[in-house]
This record gives sequence, structure tokens and C-alpha cells, in this order.
Amino acid sequence: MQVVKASEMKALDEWFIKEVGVPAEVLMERAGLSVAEAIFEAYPVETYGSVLVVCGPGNNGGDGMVCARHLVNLGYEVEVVLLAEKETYQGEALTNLKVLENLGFMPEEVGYIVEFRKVLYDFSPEIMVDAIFGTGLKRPIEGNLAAIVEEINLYRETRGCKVVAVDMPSGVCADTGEVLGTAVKADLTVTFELPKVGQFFYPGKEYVGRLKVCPIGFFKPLVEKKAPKRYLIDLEWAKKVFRPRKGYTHKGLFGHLLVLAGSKGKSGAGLLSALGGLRAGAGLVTLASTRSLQPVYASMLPEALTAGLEEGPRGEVSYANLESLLDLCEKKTALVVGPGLGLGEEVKRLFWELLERVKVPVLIDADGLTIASENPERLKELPCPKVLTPHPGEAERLLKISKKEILRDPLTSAKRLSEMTGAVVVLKGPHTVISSPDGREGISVWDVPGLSQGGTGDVLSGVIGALMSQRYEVFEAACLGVFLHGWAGEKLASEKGPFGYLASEVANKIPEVLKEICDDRP
Ligand SMILES: NC(=O)C1=CN([C@@H]2O[C@H](COP(=O)(O)OP(=O)(O)OC[C@H]3O[C@@H](n4cnc5c(N)ncnc54)[C@H](O)[C@@H]3O)[C@@H](O)[C@H]2O)[C@H](O)CC1
Ligand SMILES: [K+]
Repeated sequence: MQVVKASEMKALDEWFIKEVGVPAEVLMERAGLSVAEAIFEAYPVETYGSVLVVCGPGNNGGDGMVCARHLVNLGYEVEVVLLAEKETYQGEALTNLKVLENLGFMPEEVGYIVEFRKVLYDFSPEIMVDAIFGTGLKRPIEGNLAAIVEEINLYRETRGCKVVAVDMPSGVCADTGEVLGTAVKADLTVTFELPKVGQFFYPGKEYVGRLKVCPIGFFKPLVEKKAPKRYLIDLEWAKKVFRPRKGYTHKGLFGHLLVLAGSKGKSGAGLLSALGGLRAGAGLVTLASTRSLQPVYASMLPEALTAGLEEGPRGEVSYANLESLLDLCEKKTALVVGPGLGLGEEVKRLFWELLERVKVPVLIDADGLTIASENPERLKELPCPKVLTPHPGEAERLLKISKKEILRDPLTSAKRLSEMTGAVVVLKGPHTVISSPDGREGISVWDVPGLSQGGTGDVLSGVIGALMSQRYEVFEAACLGVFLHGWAGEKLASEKGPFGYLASEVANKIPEVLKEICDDRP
């Protein structure tokens, strides 16, 4: 399923109306009806009999008006208030206002908070429908409208009223998830045709409640073609991309991942990366590090091959290893560089000269990203396909913008970094985003707080590296790796608790996730 921004949805809307010829009234009718049906399913009329529909000045309000009359048909007691003067309504919203009036509804204009409060507390609804703003929100909500939004939230808080948002919780930016001024806190958001980017990112995500995506009459094959190549990385997406294993197989078919990692005092990261690689199905994993770490790695992870390299100052791999490392890369099908690698001058020189000459896909993580951040544009000149897996702090150093700005709009930040480096960028966080230089984007369906702890990023680098070594196309390898890793974390959270599980447990959970993808195939 694709995920859209306001302008992209509007373009799709206009195209279906103007080019394909679906009347706007039909779309609004389907939209309003889908909200009424979602309410009927979630909040049975026997328990939640009365509904106050709060309509804004535009088509979001129009959806609310359609919803109102369908709720009456479903048995609810319904009142409608307009937060704009009747004269302001146009197009299909005006059509539906007139329909309401012809049906005997007398929607009250309540532009002021005192008027709104009077209607609200006289009627005391069990449900409120937020049809104030949708994807047309242009600026922060202020003045009386803000006071009304706050009153809706207070009433919901104190009276246990259920709030159902039409398309977007009013006040949440559909493109970023920012709260513009203030926002309605919904229990359920019914959005149309495709989910909106802002429904996945904080703080807006907290206002969405349960998200339900409802078709309103677009033609699916054309939507997939016309909508942007920004995908929700969920089980449906993963099942399409994942390649189950046939009967006859041998390890050579599943690639050989080389992990270049580790230095004195920073040994765990390499181990976790290699473990992630093995758990995600790499045929072979070689963990290359300093000679002094090699026996440690060999004893702790016997399933991995190990390579001991010359040790330079600071207990890091020395520059002298360049040629032997290039030989080591010969028969490999993917490379992970960076976990615990160190930041000494020799490592930096080795990092750049190695990557200028390897041809296999390379994933750069951790210290590799710190080294790259000294000259991120230089990454673009590297011949190999690249994946970067920064967390917001590493992205801050690479993009030279604040973490706050990065988190304000993760998708745009990841896109900028991808354009700058020519790499697929995995910007980690709640709903990790993935951006490819060719414009494709992914938003992970997983929001797993327990994954934000030391070592889980190392595991992810190995998981994605393993998929790259199995010859998945790098964008798909990145998205699929993020999906598997997130699902493993989600499972641990539901089995063990919200946090406290170990990075190695996340790696060890991957096979169970792979099984479910295979079992679950249609
Ligand atoms: N294909 C679809 O997805 C369909 C969506 N529908 C609904 O249409 C809205 C978008 O409608 P639009 O008229 O463009 O905007 P809104 O109703 O969201 O906003 C109304 C209007 O409000 C003004 N405005 C914006 N911000 C503020 C502010 N802070 N304060 C005051 N006024 C503000 C601005 O002029 C807006 O135009 C979509 O969400 C769906 O609910 C269709 O009904 C069916 C097809
Ligand atoms: K709304």
C-alpha cells in the first residue's frame, strides 16, 4: 500500500474527477458513508446512541455532512454543527449541506466557543465526528477554532466520549505529523483510499488513534501507478518481496557476507552484526577484525568464519590490511562496514580506499557513518551500491542539520541524505523510513520502543547485509531487513514486555518471523 502527502492525494483526487470522470459528489458520498459504517462497526448504536458531527469549512466538513445522514439511517441520534458560515460552503460540500437542510437537519453555525459549548453540553453526545480539517489544513489552528478543538479534547477526556476523525485528526499535518497549533485527539481515524504520511510520525501519530483506511471509489490499478512510490513496509509488502527457499538448496546460493568490524573495547557490535547476518539467512558470514579479536569472535560465534587482520594503533585494523581485505572481498556478495570499527586515521584511510575499489553492495553503519560524515558527498563517487543506516544522531552529523529538524520530517531528511550520497538511506526511529536515490521510499509499519537500545542497530546492519548478500536489490533488502527486524522486536515486546530484551534476542527471533512470512503466504 502506498502512503501519500496532502498534495499527492489532492492530485489523485483531481485526476479521478477531471480525467477519469468520477463525480466529486460520489467520492464525498463514499467518504461520508465509510465513516458512518466504521462508527457503526466500532461504536454500536445500542451503546453509543448519540453523535455530534462537527463540520469545518471545506470538503472535510462535507464528508461530515454525508456521514451525519448515514448515521441517522444506522439508528443514531445526530446533530450537526458548522464551524463556518453557510455562505462559505462550495462545490460538493455545499451540495451536501443543502441535502441535509432538505432532510430537515438544521445544522447550527457555531463559530464561537461559547456557542459550541452550549450545543455540546446540551446534547452531551457519546460520539463526536471531527470533520473540521483534513488534508486541506494549511496553517496552525488558532482563535475560536483552537478553543473548540481543545473543548472537544476536554469533553473526550472527561466524558469518555469517542472521537472519530474524518481523514485526518484536525490539526495534524498530513505531510509530516506535526501538530499545527493544536489538534483533535481521536480514538479512530477513517482515512480515504491511502494512508497519509502524517499518520505515522510523532507527535501527530498520537492523535490518530486506530487508523482505518477505506476505499472511496478510486480504481486500484491506476492508483498504484499514479500514486508516489512511497510504500508502507508491512506484511503485505514483505510477502511480495520475500523469496521463500525452494527444496534443493546449498549455502553457496545464499551469498557470503563479510562484516568488517570491531576494535579494542568495541567487540560486541561486530558480533551482533554477524549474528544478524546468520539469522537472516546469509549462506556464509565472515567476521573480519583485528587479530586479537579473532579468537574471541571464533569462540563466541562458531557459525561465523573469522579473519584476523593486522592491528594498528588504538587496537583498530590498520591501513596495511587494504590489499588483504580486497582479496577477502573477492568471493563475497555483500559487505557491512563500521560496527565498532574505530575512528583512527588509519581506519579512515582504509575505509575510503577499500570502498573505492570494492564492487559488491556495501552497508555502512556506526563508525563507518561517522567516518563518512567528514565528507559525505564523497560517498556518491563510490562505485558500489550503498546502504546507510543512520540513527537521527548520525544523520545529524551527515546532513549538518539539527536532530530536531531531522525528526520534524524524517522522510525529507532521509531523501536529502540519499540524494547527497547516492545511497539507500535507512533513517532509524519509530516507523523507520527508507529512501532510495531513484525516488522510492518506504515507511516501516513498526513502532517498537524496545528496539531503541544498544546493539539492535548492529543486528539490523547484519540482517540487511544478509539480504544484500542473498542478492535482494538494495532498496528491497533495506526495507525487508527493517521489516523483519521490527517484527522480531514487536514479538519480543508482546512476549517479554515493552523493553529490556537484548539485541541478540532480536536476532534470534528472526527465524520465527521468516517462518510466519512463509506460512502466511496466500
Ligand atoms: N480523495 C479524497 O481523499 C477525498 C477527500 N475528501 C475530503 O476532502 C478533504 C480536503 O478538503 P479541503 O477542502 O481541501 O480541505 P479541508 O476540508 O481539510 O480544509 C478546509 C479549508 O480550511 C481552510 N483552512 C486550512 N487550515 C486552516 C486553519 N488553520 N484555520 C482556518 N481555516 C483553515 C483551508 O482554506 C481549507 O481549504 C479531505 O481531507 C477529505 O476529508 C473528499 O470529500 C472526498 C475525496
Ligand atoms: K478531520
